Amino acid sequence: MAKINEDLLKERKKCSFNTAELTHLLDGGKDKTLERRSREHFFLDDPELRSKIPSEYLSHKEKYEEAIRKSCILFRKVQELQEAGKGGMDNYREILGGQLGSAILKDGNPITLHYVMFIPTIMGQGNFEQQAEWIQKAWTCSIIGTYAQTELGHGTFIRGLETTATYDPKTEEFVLNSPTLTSYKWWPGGLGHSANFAIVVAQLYTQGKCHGIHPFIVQLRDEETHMPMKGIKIGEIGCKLGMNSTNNGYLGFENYRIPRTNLLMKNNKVLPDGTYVKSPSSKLTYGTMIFVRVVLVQDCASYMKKAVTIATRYSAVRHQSEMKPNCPEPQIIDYVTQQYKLFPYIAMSFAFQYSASWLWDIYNNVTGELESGQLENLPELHALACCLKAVGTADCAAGVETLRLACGGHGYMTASNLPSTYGLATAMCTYEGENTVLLLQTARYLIKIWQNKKNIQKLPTVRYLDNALFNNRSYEKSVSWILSALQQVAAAKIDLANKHINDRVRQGKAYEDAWNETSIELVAAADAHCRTFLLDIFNLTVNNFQLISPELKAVLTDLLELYAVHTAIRMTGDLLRFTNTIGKDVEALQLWLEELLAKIRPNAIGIVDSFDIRDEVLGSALGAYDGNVYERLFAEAQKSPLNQEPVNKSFGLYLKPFLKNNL
Ligand SMILES: CCCCCCCCCCCCCCCCCC(=O)SCCNC(=O)CCNC(=O)[C@H](O)C(C)(C)COP(=O)(O)OP(=O)(O)OC[C@H]1O[C@@H](n2cnc3c(N)ncnc32)[C@H](O)[C@@H]1OP(=O)(O)O
Ligand SMILES: Cc1cc2nc3c(=O)[nH]c(=O)nc-3n(C[C@H](O)[C@H](O)[C@H](O)COP(=O)(O)OP(=O)(O)OC[C@H]3O[C@@H](n4cnc5c(N)ncnc54)[C@H](O)[C@@H]3O)c2cc1C
Repeated sequence: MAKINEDLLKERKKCSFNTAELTHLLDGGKDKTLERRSREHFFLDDPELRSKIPSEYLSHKEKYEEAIRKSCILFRKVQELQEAGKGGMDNYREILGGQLGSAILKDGNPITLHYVMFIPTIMGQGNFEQQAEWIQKAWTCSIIGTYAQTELGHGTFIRGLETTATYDPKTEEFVLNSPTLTSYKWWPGGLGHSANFAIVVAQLYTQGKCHGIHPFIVQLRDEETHMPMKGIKIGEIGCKLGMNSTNNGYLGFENYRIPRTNLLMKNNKVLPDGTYVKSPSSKLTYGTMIFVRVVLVQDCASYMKKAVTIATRYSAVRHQSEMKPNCPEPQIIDYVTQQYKLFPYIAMSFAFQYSASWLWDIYNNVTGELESGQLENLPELHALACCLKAVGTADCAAGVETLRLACGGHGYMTASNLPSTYGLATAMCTYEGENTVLLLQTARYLIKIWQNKKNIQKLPTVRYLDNALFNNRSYEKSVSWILSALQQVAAAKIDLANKHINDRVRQGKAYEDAWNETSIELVAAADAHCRTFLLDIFNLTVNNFQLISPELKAVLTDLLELYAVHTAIRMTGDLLRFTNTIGKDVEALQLWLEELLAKIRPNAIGIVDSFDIRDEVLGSALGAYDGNVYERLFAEAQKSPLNQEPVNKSFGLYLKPFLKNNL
């Protein structure tokens, strides 16, 4: 093993708690840690899954080809694990999520959508016969699917999609058409050249009537030759800010026929004669989107942990400037401004992990209820998934960017792996529901609840709104005070937005116009509501830990307090405006923040070490466990194709004649 950097050695000695204990706690137990490590070994130590050349130096086409090569090996290996009964769904979660997956395929996986949306849609929207027909083929990868919903003209407003599926009772088929350029499907991952099937979301017409959007299983390419089917126009959409190997595609239809039974009919049906049978809720068709929003919150925690590990280790190794005259240059982690860039994101990754796991449980409960026809908890789940996805991805992207800046110039190198992590994180802000739009969905729910609080005590995520407006507690240095103040802020913002909508309606405006004019406040209200949830869950989780050592409990309490204080300080204006917080209290919060940064400082490296992220997963010259930053940066530079020859041919072609002309 390479020699460990001296600074990191010292940092590790300072740590006040047992890092293995925290690793096990985060994984859900020692067994889970061992299982994860063995899975990591299984994938990361396979030479077939390594790239000879860093992906940044490949052409667009080569990137895609390499991604397909690796994806096939990756999923074959997952199948091997499944067949051996090892790991279960965790294998898929880790490969598709923010850690293992992004280590092996830095720029995204072109087959992700098959597992994350194609199969879940068939499972959630297909009836018994359809599941029997398609699930086995999909699980064994006899077919590869994607999820084609978004069009060139519409991503958010899915009721406005233009692709049509018109039922023809004579042949018992649907005829698919893309009547306009804007009706072309645009964006689906893997659609360009990877998938041969897709769930296509289209407007269903039968007996001369449109019944709105529905999901259909559609074959796109010949299963043998992979040529596009007749009537299908398909291709890739081109280069993007990041995720350049996910093969996002476009798709158009020209009188393309599919059997009636390819309409997913668990919820809505079309009978052979063309009769339309409606489901109890039109929103059941949106189920896959909820599922993905829920799993994305876990990804936020993963990306944040990765970025914060890189930046924190680098900050311990990097020395810069003079803090005091004639003293050695300090580690940059000793600058308090640097601590302020790092430690809140360490704390945030815990907050997101804990909320993601609550959301996952709520999701499973509610989907279980949906199976038995109970729909009453769906709106609360939808509202919570929307705001957690929006706040989580926004904080994650902003956090990764802050952490990149915290690494100075070297953070700008792709070898730091922070730029591509940012590419992955910022994409999450847009896909699976653009963040502002999702916050407005949560606001819609909150306003409804505010207007009718009758059953509010039965709704765990919003019941605090019943009396939060009157919390008015005087400042105390406690998480419980911050939580109560944030709840008051959220309630006050919802109340005010509601009042402004009503005022505008009273002035004669249509409700929709009043809503739009109030929408900045509505978004802020949903954001505040979400932040109270995140803090509440973090607080509950830490307080519920019974069997952990006092040393670890102390560290987790520091992180919880830092998360709370950091959130409160970011919302200073709101606290002053909506609670009885005064200037002196803000000063006290600031001092508390500085005290917490100092308390966390000796444990910072220990905490990020506890995330137990292998070097291959970090993929960063700045963040490796040994801290040999400069050696690794130098070694990475040697991989540049330009460094493979002392003189590049452009010298003879352009530079030399140019230099001569200037003589
Ligand atoms: C196998 C293991 C796998 C593990 C994986 C782990 C790793 C994960 C890795 C992740 C990688 C992911 C890659 C994914 C790539 C991105 C894919 C996409 O973007 S795909 C494309 C994603 N595209 C998008 O996300 C599009 C975003 N747009 C939309 O979702 C919708 O059009 C809308 C919600 C904005 C409006 O819809 P509209 O119809 O106009 O609705 P209105 O506003 O008029 O409200 C009417 C009523 O409906 C209600 N309601 C609404 N939604 C839901 C719901 N879901 N439910 C329930 N209810 C819902 C609403 O509350 C309201 O109720 P009420 O007040 O009347 O009672
Ligand atoms: C990397 C990536 C992968 C993707 N993968 C897939 C995929 O696999 N399958 C698929 O079907 N789609 C996919 N998408 C598409 C994605 O789901 C959409 O881009 C997303 O839903 C946003 O829709 P839009 O692009 O139409 O944005 P728009 O809705 O046009 O948003 C543009 C702006 O308008 C604002 N806006 C829109 N509506 C409202 C409103 N009602 N109120 C206030 N403001 C509004 C938004 O806030 C935003 O600021 C992917 C996108 C990306 C970036």
